Amino acid sequence: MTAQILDGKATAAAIKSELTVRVAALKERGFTPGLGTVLVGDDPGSQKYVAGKHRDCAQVGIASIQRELPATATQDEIEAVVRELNDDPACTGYIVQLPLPKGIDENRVLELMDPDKDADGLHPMNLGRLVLNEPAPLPCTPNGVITLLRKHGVEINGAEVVVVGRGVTIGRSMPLLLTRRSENATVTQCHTGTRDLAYHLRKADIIVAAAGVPHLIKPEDVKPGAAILDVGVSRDESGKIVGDVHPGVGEVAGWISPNPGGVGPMTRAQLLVNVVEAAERAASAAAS
Ligand SMILES: Nc1nc2c(c(=O)[nH]1)N[C@@H](CN(C=O)c1ccc(C(=O)N[C@@H](CCC(=O)O)C(=O)O)cc1)CN2
Repeated sequence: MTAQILDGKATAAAIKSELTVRVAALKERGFTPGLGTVLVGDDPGSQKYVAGKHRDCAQVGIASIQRELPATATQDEIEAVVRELNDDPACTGYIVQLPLPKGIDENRVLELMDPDKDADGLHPMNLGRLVLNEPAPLPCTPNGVITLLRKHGVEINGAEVVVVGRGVTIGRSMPLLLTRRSENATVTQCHTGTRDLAYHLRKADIIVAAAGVPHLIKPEDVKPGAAILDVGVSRDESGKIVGDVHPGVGEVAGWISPNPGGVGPMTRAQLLVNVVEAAERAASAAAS
């Protein structure tokens, strides 16, 4: 068996073209959505992701606001930029690119953001709203995973899902999204400390691999026909991405997301969705 592809590039392109129409409608009503990014330091991966986010903005008509600080920036200097974006009316939503350099209190920076401008859904208030089942911007990668599965007709309802990872951008919130009534999956959360990972993986209809451990998910641990989402990003000596999923898994799985070209582009597309939805809410509030 060769797995079918969960094509993140094509799915993200379709989402972006739908958003282009919605942004044009907002502009006709006098609202221009503006995405801000805060990038601290010179990590090449983070620089690439942020550049991609601004390319996407240009494609769909969202204005871009870029703030860059050196790796030596202090907590106070970063927080000053966050306060500035909170107060800037042209910035309707923004993100702080993670991870921040060592020594910076990431949680304090996230908490300082205006939750109404949190385009990533990572502010504690918005994560709390997700726990409480209240409307909130959703974390982009987990939401991208769900959209990718839905758009390809992969059944989530009743599925046994194993999430491997416990980081703030994916692992922590992925199970919260999957266990909502609208998704109705049963989720097992595993991580690098899980004693018998293979035992859990073998039962899974869907695996979301976000541990950052190259080729952690092996063909012999995957149930034939399962859907596999590779969210892991490690790099080899030449800088090429190595995912969490062994290439041989494609011979066993029913569906697989390529990496690159799978969940990454979906993360970016869902960010734009959050920005446009926030701007639509603001436009409606101003009109009423
Ligand atoms: N504030 C945030 N920080 C981080 C997040 C996040 O959602 N919010 N997630 C990741 C990185 N990330 C988004 O910022 C991200 C990762 C990957 C891609 C992407 O398009 N990847 C391409 C490959 C690009 C390459 O060659 O390196 C792909 O998969 O095709 C976009 C965004 C951590 N930080």
